[in-house]
Amino acid sequence: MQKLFDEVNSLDKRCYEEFSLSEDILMEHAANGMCEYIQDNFEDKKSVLIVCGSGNNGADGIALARLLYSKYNVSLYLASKPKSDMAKLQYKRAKALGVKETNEVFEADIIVDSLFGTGLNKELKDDAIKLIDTLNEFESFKISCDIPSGVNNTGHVSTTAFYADLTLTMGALKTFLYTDNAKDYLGKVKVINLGVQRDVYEVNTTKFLLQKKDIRLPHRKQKNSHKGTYGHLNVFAGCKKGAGIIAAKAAFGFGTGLVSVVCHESLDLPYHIMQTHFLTKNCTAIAIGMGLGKYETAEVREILRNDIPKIIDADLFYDEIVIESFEKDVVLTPHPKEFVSLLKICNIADITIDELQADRFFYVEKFCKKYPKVVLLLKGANVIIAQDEYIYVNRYGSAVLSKGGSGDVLAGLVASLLAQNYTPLDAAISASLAHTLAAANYKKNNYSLIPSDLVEEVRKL
Ligand SMILES: NC(=O)C1=CN([C@@H]2O[C@H](COP(=O)(O)OP(=O)(O)OC[C@H]3O[C@@H](n4cnc5c(N)ncnc54)[C@H](OP(=O)(O)O)[C@@H]3O)[C@@H](O)[C@H]2O)[C@@H](O)CC1
Ligand SMILES: [K+]
Repeated sequence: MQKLFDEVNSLDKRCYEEFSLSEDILMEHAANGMCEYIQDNFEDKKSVLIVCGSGNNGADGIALARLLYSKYNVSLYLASKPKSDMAKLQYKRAKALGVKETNEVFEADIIVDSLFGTGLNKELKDDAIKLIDTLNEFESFKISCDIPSGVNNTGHVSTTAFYADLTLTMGALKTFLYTDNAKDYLGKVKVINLGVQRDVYEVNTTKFLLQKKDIRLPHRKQKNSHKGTYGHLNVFAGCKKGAGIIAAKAAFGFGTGLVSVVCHESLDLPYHIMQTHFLTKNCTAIAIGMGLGKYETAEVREILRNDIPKIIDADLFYDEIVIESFEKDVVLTPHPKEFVSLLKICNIADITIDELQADRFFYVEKFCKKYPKVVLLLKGANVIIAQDEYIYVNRYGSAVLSKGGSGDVLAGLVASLLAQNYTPLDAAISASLAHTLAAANYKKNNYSLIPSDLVEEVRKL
């Protein structure tokens, strides 16, 4: 996993104060990192349009123009006059060299967006919106310096933002790059070192970006084993039985030794999934909430209060009875609408889905502060998994999963790992990665996936 930071100003400051690196040195590395990327990936003489704002993000771009000068066909477009000291200095240096300026943007081979970085502190004005929209129309290869311009330092996109193919971000990864709203603008993300190696620049954090290698699949190491070794999951079917059955099938495919669906009515289940009317004696994990519909409160309360690790989903996020499980080993997997309801019944916030989406990290942190034992998995384009003060972001989510039934598969995967004795946090992380990586491996197209395809892909991981 990689470290995430809510802000990097304090890390820059540490470079000045502790390592005696000046702002000029840091900026030279920022520009040189971008220059190296272009040199490694594009032939000499390609046209490069660098669009600069008035602050230090613009200054990075002007410094890049100087570094590329003579090897590439560089044009500098200044959207506003250099204002920061570094922007003025970089401009003086570039001018002394004879770097070409242009008054109009055009479709160059490469466009570098150096309009706004971490200093975007107000809504974009009309001229900036028009400029960004024009750049977005071009077919050029688009690179954002530090952050796609228009994405602010909470990850919010107001009117528009630059659609980058690649974001070369300075020093370290920022948390706000991984909001759902920013996802479409980033392209690939690479970190550029600022005069010291990244691990030196970075300090301790409680926020992390998950990588593919962080998945821990339930491979069986023990040769002397039987089905009971790998747990017995009980899935509560509820009124809308399909949801529970999808979860049960997913859980079985992900390694749980025994899976039973708990239902008072008789069900048509595949032969390898069992049916029970009540909780089984040897149950090692419970999945409840998906398709639950109407239920017997006393029965559900008793289940929520027991000590068996559980995953709770869907309908239970609309009933304050769910709070009874919050001191136990539990994973909650709400989508945004369900999380909004959860925040309300927990007296944390009364907000709309849009308000949540604009500030996902903030509300996740608020929830986890109140209920530090709970593992919360907030679904979204970038899944947030959190417990206490620790936050893990899974950025592999894709539109392939935007389908009914995907959530039930995820619930089944989490439940499967809980049944196999993973901690709630490890179960949530590995199940979420398996869910998104399996979807990414589905190659037919990005619209036709059904839950059984997803389970099939999970089985091939
Ligand atoms: N510190 C370091 O060591 C290093 C920093 N580095 C680089 O510095 C970047 C941060 O630079 P920064 O702080 O100068 O902010 P930046 O993003 O250029 O924007 C500020 C300018 O934009 C203006 N402005 C803001 N909003 C606006 C709006 N809506 N519409 C119009 N104007 C608006 C704002 O105006 P003002 O608020 O003054 O009115 C100000 O003039 C960072 O992202 C990284 O690339 C790297 O080189 C590594 C070393
Ligand atoms: K930018």
